[in-house]
Amino acid sequence: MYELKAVHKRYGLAKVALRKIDLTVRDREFLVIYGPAGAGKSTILNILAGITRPTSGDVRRDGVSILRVPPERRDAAMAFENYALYSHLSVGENLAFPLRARGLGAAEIASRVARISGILGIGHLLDRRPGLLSGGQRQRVALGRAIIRPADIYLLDEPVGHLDAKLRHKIRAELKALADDLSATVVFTTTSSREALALGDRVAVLNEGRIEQAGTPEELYHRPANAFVASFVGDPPMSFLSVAPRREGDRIAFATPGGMPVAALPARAVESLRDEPGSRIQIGFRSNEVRLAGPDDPGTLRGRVDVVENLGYVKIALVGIGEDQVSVSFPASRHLSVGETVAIAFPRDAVHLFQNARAIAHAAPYA
Ligand SMILES: Nc1ncnc2c1ncn2[C@@H]1O[C@H](COP(=O)(O)OP(=O)(O)OP(=O)(O)O)[C@@H](O)[C@H]1O
Repeated sequence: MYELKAVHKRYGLAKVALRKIDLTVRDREFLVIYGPAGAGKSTILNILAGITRPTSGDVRRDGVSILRVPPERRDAAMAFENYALYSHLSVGENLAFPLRARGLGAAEIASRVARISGILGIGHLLDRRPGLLSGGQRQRVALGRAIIRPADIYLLDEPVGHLDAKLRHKIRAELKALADDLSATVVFTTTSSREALALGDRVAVLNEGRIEQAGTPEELYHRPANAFVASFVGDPPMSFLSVAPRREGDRIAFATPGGMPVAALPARAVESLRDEPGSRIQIGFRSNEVRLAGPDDPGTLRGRVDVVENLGYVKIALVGIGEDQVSVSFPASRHLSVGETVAIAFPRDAVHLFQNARAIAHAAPYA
């Protein structure tokens, strides 16, 4: 188990890359660090590898500080987005290099090179020099060189970022299977929600040097801790509607500024909602949790279609409702035009409630 304890990292005098973060990497887990560009993902990997020293805080391996252990004694295998390959060696020799350095026999090396190059689809490139490869091919060789050898921890920094969608999909699946097969401990960074949800046993959402939430993909998707996670995990992002609460017996009803009720939750489910004038209360829901309704359906909200996105198997409409814009998925066979007025029906209880961007309640079935 690796632990970052209150790790703070400042570059130079002013740039704070990590803000006192706590993060655990459990043995044999596939941990994804997911965040926008510049969030601090690479800095975490470099600190785990020992290449970068935290400004303050501690890094522990099984409870013992490894701050003073140099990178070469940490047994971390790294693959970077900007693949550094040996240009004077062929692809096959690049892959074999970490194995030779560990004194493996020729037969063992040949079999591992064949297996890894097969998985990554670079078997036909083994005799080529890196200078003659495309960016995506070089990235696969760099990934192969990192995962070909046994290591205590694999640190993979956006290792499939340069690949086209189809190859990315394939290698993602192979990588996950390989990691499971080897019972490897992997920390993988990405800026893709889809990749984070697909690969991670757990996902840590990083934003401006802070961990917003760490949990299983299901936890992050169904029980986001705050509005940032809710709108960053999942595609399309969660939509929000500003509402005002009102007590109705043993329930709290939430209605839009126009007075249309969109949700009602049991009072005990929203106990942490503070009675604070001026605070921002929002109902969150995913595009598949609402539906387009007929104009005469009761309890619907009317909005104007701003954008229609066709994903092939389904379409997503972005609908403006007052100051808010919400996404609604609907069958691909249906036609909607920009500017059209539509009615949206809400499941009154399957929603998420936020106050000042903090999650207050996740109603059934997510509670
Ligand atoms: N050596 C450095 N000197 C100064 N600032 C740095 C240095 N390395 C990183 N930074 C800054 O620290 C912040 C975090 O950088 P980091 O590379 O860890 O982010 P990231 O999440 O990996 O981003 P990306 O997805 O773009 O690779 C960024 O604002 C970056 O500009």
